[in-house]
Amino acid sequence: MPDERMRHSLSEGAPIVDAAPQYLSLQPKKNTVLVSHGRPPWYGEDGKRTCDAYVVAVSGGSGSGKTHVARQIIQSLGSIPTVIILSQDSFYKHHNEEELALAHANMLDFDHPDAIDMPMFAACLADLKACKQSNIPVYSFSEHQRLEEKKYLYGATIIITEGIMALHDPALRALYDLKVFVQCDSDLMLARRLQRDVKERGRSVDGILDQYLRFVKPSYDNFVRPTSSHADIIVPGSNNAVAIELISAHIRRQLQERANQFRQRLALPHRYLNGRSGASTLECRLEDLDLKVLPQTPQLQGIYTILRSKTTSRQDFVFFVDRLSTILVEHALQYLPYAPKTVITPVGVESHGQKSDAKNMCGVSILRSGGALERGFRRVINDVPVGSLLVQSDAKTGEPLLLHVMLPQCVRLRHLAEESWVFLLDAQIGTAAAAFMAIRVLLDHGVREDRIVFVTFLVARGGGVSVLRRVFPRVTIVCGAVDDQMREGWLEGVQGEGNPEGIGRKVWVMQPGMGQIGDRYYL
Ligand SMILES: Nc1ncnc2c1ncn2[C@@H]1O[C@H](COP(=O)(O)OP(=O)(O)O)[C@@H](O)[C@H]1O
Ligand SMILES: O=c1ccn([C@@H]2O[C@H](COP(=O)(O)O)[C@@H](O)[C@H]2O)c(=O)[nH]1
Repeated sequence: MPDERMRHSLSEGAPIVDAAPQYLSLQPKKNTVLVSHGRPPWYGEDGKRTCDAYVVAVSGGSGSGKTHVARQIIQSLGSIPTVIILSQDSFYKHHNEEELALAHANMLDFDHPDAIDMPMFAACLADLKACKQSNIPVYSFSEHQRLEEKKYLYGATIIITEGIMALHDPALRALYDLKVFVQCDSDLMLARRLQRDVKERGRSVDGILDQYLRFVKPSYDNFVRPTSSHADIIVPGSNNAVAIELISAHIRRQLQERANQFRQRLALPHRYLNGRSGASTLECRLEDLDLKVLPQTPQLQGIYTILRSKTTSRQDFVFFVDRLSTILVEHALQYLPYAPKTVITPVGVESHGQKSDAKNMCGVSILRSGGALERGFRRVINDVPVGSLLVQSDAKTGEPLLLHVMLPQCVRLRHLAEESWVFLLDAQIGTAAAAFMAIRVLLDHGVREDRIVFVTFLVARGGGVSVLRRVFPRVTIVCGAVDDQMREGWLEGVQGEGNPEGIGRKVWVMQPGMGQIGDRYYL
């Protein structure tokens, strides 16, 4: 089970509003990633994407109830990993001064297919369908204008897209798995539109009626209603419980079929390991793993001895973890590109040195134990942005689940991500399931594999690192020590807010290991 406490605190305290997922509620917001229980792997053991997001298009006239239907489908689906309602309204074009004046006089036609930036809509939807991030435009209905800001979206298993022209464009239709048209009487649509536009879009009744007669109704007859012929299912705009149930049953079946098809190839943690029955074996040679291991100096061994000891106090543990993190990050920095640089010293002499060429450096910690490396990371790299990913394993299936994505700006924006150097921080690579998922997330965003530097205290040689290496050979892995084995063991639960009964769980543990580093660092 995901850590309830973590889930709670993250949903409340997320500083970057548009990057934070919203947990499923009765009134899910549009253009936000809605999370119920986390996203299982969307890739196979070869690291390649195994399935696209499932895309449902909902079209119909303005006020027919498209948004309502999208929400009803989500509620009827119940527990689904992650879903986005992507609104076509966000893709209204940017308007110049002249067009704005017309818009405010209700003289601009927003109901013609040309009013919407279809290529941009198709490109954003194609990215989301292919499990990549998208930065979609934000549109203000009261200002009739596209705003400067963009909204970051990533990680949906299901995308429900809705808009009056959702079925108009053939390029868009090609992206849909299911096409729905909401059919509604014109008088009901007008009544709903009047109420909504006065309440939510800052409009006057006269203006709404003016616009309706001039543009909305003719356009519905000419452009919107004819697209119903492309729909797989026509849903009534009211009293539609049966239709919604049919749609959600169909989607559930489709998702189940995909899951069955791909489960064999899913990257389950135990499938990474060489041994299948309780303990892993040492089939791979250390040199084949191409790990960048810190030189094993006596003082480094001294730090590990303190950290491995079960009698080390929490205060000492935190101190030595912070110290070790700075050493590791310093070591990791040598794998960045450097170029010669000459400076003049205070005594007026030239000194020939080096300067890092790496652009957009940032850190991403894999919560919770990766957070233990953050302080050291920030000490070594000045003013560096640090994001996080929350990956936890499902108690029933053992699958890693992606619960939360909070990435720095230089990763969220694709054109920056392609140039960025990202330090992935996690306390250890054991089964490698979390590392695998975190690397996949960065690649989805366009980060180059050879610009990912994974920094960790411990790697289990008999663990999943050999698979990780085979699949992502260009990722640099920097670690302080390599442990020989992993064993399936019982982890005593720590009683606390998230675990009031102190229930333990079965986990793969490193041997000799350092125990649960996150618990020892934070509790
Ligand atoms: N089946 C329905 N039953 C009751 N009210 C509905 C129904 N469908 C839509 N509405 C209401 O009508 C208004 C417009 O619906 P909305 O879904 O925003 O339309 P659209 O997205 O098609 O423009 C909203 O206030 C919504 O609550
Ligand atoms: O600036 C704008 C942009 C659009 N509209 C009207 O909105 C509807 C589409 O939105 P629904 O949520 O599907 O109702 C469309 O009919 C446009 O006329 C607007 O008034 N101002």
